[in-house]
Amino acid sequence: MNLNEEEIYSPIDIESRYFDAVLFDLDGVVTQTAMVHALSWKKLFDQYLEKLDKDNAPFDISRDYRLYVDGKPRYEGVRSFLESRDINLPYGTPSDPPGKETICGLGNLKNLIFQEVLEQEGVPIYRGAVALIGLMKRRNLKIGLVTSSKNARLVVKKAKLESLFDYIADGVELERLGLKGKPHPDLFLHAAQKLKAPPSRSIIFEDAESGVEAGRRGNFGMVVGVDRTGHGTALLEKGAHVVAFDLSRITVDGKKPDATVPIKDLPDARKAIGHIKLELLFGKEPFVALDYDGTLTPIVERPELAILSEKTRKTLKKLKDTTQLAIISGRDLKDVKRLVKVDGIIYAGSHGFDIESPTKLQKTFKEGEAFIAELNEAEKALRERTKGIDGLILERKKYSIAVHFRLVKSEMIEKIEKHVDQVVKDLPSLKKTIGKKVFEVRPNMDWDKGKAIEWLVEALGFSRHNVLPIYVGDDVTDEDGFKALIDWGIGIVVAKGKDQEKSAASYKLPDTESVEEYLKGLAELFERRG
Ligand SMILES: O=P(O)(O)OC[C@H]1O[C@H](O[C@H]2O[C@H](CO)[C@@H](O)[C@H](O)[C@H]2O)[C@H](O)[C@@H](O)[C@@H]1O
Repeated sequence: MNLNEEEIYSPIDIESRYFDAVLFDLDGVVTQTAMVHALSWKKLFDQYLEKLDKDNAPFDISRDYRLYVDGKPRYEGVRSFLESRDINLPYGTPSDPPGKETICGLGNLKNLIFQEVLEQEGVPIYRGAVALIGLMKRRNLKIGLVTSSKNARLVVKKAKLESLFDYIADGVELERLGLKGKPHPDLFLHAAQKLKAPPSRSIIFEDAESGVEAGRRGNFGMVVGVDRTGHGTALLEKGAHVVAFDLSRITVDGKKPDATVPIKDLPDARKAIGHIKLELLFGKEPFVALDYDGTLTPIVERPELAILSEKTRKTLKKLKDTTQLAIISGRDLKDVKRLVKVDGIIYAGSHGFDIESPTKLQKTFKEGEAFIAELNEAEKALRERTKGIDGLILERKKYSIAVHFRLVKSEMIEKIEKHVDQVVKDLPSLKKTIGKKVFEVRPNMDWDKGKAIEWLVEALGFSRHNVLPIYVGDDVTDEDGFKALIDWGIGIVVAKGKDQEKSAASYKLPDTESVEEYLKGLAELFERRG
């Protein structure tokens, strides 16, 4: 099959009236433990292969993991990979000591390694998957967890996800009942029966080809292939009805899952370093995108006073030598370039409507041009309407207009908003958005900082599976950037997060000084990678 991204990832809406239960695989679907497993398999096989013969090719995470071990019961994984290298070991018994030269002995060692890595790295979850499960539960669907992993209960507990599942069918259950593992459908059928759901009224979410095959063999009503690594076509070939890369984009009865969480509950971004290292180990290229105001410089009373410190500039220069770097700001392109003053990086102004790069991007973004005449009209109307309002600052950017009210008396704000609302009502090709003490008038099209990041990834020649985008921002418009990165990249919100304010970011940093320090750390990490 030769399919483009749009053909692989079609929009998915689940109509709950046709289903009773949804069965989720764990590793790589609900928890980001697929990486931990892959790393453990690599450690196991590399040390074993080297012991056999120094010239043996090491375990290839991107190929061998997917072909021989992904989704299979542990001992079956050992057997399958060794067989691919023409190595035949006796099966042994499950009580073999870890490391004994049997299938079971090596499998037991892999488990020890896995638990060590888990302890070091923790259990990151796929926020989109958890949000989707929450929505499904509210639509009265029963949720099952179906995995060959014998560590499932430990992982679920460590990730604090126990309350999510109505039934768990794991590797221990598989062995106890003497069932066949994936690609056989036995464990899925068993879970569906426990949830009192006929297979035809059950949905499966699987990232492993063997799991998708099991779903089709069991005649399940819907098999959703979850593509976290770029093997969407293979999942379709194995029989997935549809493929998704971000489960928070799936709707249930037309409703979107809410993948935001209170900022106060977000972990500090310094905890993401282990995660970033693992992704780099998987061969991903980092791509760092940064907001300007409130992220690189503290919020100040007037826009022209937000000056970048020499220290941060130096850090940005260091960072751009180690990775692709973009500044994505609500400011005008010229303004943000002048303020940042670092050559050789990408700048996106007007919330991503105006993009400029030092190297030739593979595409150009010109859609904003069509709105210039209306923006001119809106600017004129806003100037007339707000004339004489003390403290109001009207900032015209090429593709947007900011109406700042930070220095305006609070009783005037409602009046200013009414003026802005009237202007966008008169010019429906424009819309109002809100930022920190600012109303903005922007083109009324489905384009924002998140879309700009996705566009840049493609225009830079990456695919969503070989790049790790990291986006740092502090404002409402930065939430679009975080949403685009859910279950894909790393979103970092700059906020203290004392109250219930929610964000789609996965990590937080308290202030602009910590952002500078963090970026310096990233530059050092990327530099060491070579
Ligand atoms: O996307 P950003 O780079 O964060 O730009 C968002 C807006 O930032 C500026 O306004 C904000 O920062 C000012 C200086 O600290 C502050 O006075 C104002 O209240 C904030 O809203 C900028 O002036 C706007 O054009 C940007 O849209």
